[in-house]
Parts: sequence; structure tokens; C-alpha cells
Amino acid sequence: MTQSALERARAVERPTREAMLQRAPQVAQFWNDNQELFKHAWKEWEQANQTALDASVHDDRLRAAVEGAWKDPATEGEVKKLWEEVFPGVYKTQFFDPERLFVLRSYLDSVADAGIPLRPPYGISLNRGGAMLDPRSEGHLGASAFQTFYRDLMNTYMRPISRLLFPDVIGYDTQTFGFSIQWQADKDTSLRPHSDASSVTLNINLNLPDEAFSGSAVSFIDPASRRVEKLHFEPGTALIHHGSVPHASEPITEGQRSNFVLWLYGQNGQIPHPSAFAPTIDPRARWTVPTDPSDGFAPF
Ligand SMILES: O=C(O)CCC(=O)C(=O)O
Ligand SMILES: [Fe+2]
Repeated sequence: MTQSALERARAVERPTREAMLQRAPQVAQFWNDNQELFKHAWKEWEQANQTALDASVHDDRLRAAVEGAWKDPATEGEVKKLWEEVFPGVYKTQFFDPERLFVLRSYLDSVADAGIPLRPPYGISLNRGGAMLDPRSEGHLGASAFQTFYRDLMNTYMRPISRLLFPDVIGYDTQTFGFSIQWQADKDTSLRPHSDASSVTLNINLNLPDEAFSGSAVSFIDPASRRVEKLHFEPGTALIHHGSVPHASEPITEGQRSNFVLWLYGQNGQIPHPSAFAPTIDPRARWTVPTDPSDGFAPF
């Protein structure tokens, strides 16, 4: 009997952790060779697993302010007000509603249970509990309900908010990239100091209110003053910063922490020059979606 795409995707032999860690050529080959198969498998899985995933998971105040700004960009100050600068160049807000986050989390659990191979992020280190989110990445989370949610998150929320807080990123923000991460004691625990290859990074916590963890702050380093500060996530909170701000993930000692890490950058990975002049633009130009197609470039 012929197997369906979903059955074949579930049965396919996966690359080992060692091969992924070594960035072995056969790993890239694996994701390339199976791209079409996984695409069909997600389609098949979705026919049996219809789930509504929409902006109702967003914090009410943020959603109302963002919707207001799309209708009338002159009200964008209402969005800005919700972000607090908690460290030089790093802003924080309540992004997702902790009481609604279970909708997204149970969706992500069902996606993990689908049994279709998902490529974990292996940027600086391999994060085994995470997955690539953007369609430019091989092995990404290809379920169309998720892709619709992700596109809306990037286009409706992340890009205009980034432009509002960091005016220099305009023009360096047409391309989207994203992955999920999961830190867990005795598994993947920390990340050394680094900067991101993005213009802007939005890092959103997905922990449920009853999912406590210890440690796992993100330390930020202010290059100007050399001050270092550990910033903590509470369920549904987000940090946004230029990718260039140095940061590190402190070791997690108990529980687990799940986050979405979302990037914007320009064509072919271009990012603004640190001392670039930030243009003053009309608010109406901020609340737009670029028509540039994806250039397919993925930093990792
Ligand atoms: O631990 C975090 O939330 C930050 C992760 C991070 O900086 C990265 O993946 O580039
Ligand atoms: Fe980072």
C-alpha cells in the first residue's frame, strides 16, 4: 500500500544531533531533499487538525493600540506608551495575554506531536526544543494556520512597532526571520554573549502562568557604559532591541522557558549602520507592509 505524505514524513530517518552540531553537509541535504514531502505532510496534517489561531492571544491593550494605529497612524503614540525602556535601547511590554497563551502553546504542542520533522535552530548553539518559523528556512513549521498567525505577527505588529521605537531600521526591515527556543536545565541551558544578525529582534516569552522557572535571564550589555543587567521574562512579556545590542542567555537552573525570537532585516541581510542618521518620517509611512518579496536569505 502506498504511504501518504504524512506517513512518509513521520517515517523518514532524521539527522543526528551530532551531525546537526557539526553542521554536516548531509543535514542541509536532508532538509532540502524533503522540502516538498514536508510541505505536503503539513497540508495533510492540517486537514485533520483544524485550529483557530489568531490575534486573540495578544494582550488586549497592545492589540487595541495597534489596531487603532493601523486605522489612524496619528494615534501610534498609544502603541509607544505601552513599551518601557528597561535598559538603554531595550524596550519591554506585555505582548501576549498570559491567560490566553495556552491557545498558542497547545497549538505548538500539537504541532510537535504531528511527528513531521522540524528543523531546530542552530545559530550559535543547537536548541533542540525549538523550531524554525519563517518559510525561508528549511524544515520550518509549515502548517498554514501557523504561517498566517506568524505573518500577522510580523507585518501587523513587529515591523511598525520596530519602526516606531527604532526609526533607523526603516528600509532594513523588509525581510522576516524567526525561530522558537526552549531552555531547560540539563538540556540546552544558556547562550554566550553575542549580537544578532538582525536590524531588530523581538523576543517574546511563551511561558504559562503556572510554568515557573529559575535563572534564564537575558543579560544585556550597554557598549557605551559597559553596564550589564539581567532582564527577566514573565509570561507573555517581550523585549525588543536592535540586533546589535550585545546579550547572553543566563543558565536556566529549574523548569523551562519557551520564547519566540523574531528578526527583521533588509535585502540580503542588510542592517542599519550604527551611526546612521534616522530619517523623520510620516507616521503613515510606518504603518505599511512592504511589497518586497522574500529574498530567501536565511542567516542560519
Ligand atoms: O534566551 C533568550 O531569550 C535569548 C536568545 C537569543 O539571544 C538568541 O537566540 O539569539
Ligand atoms: Fe540573540
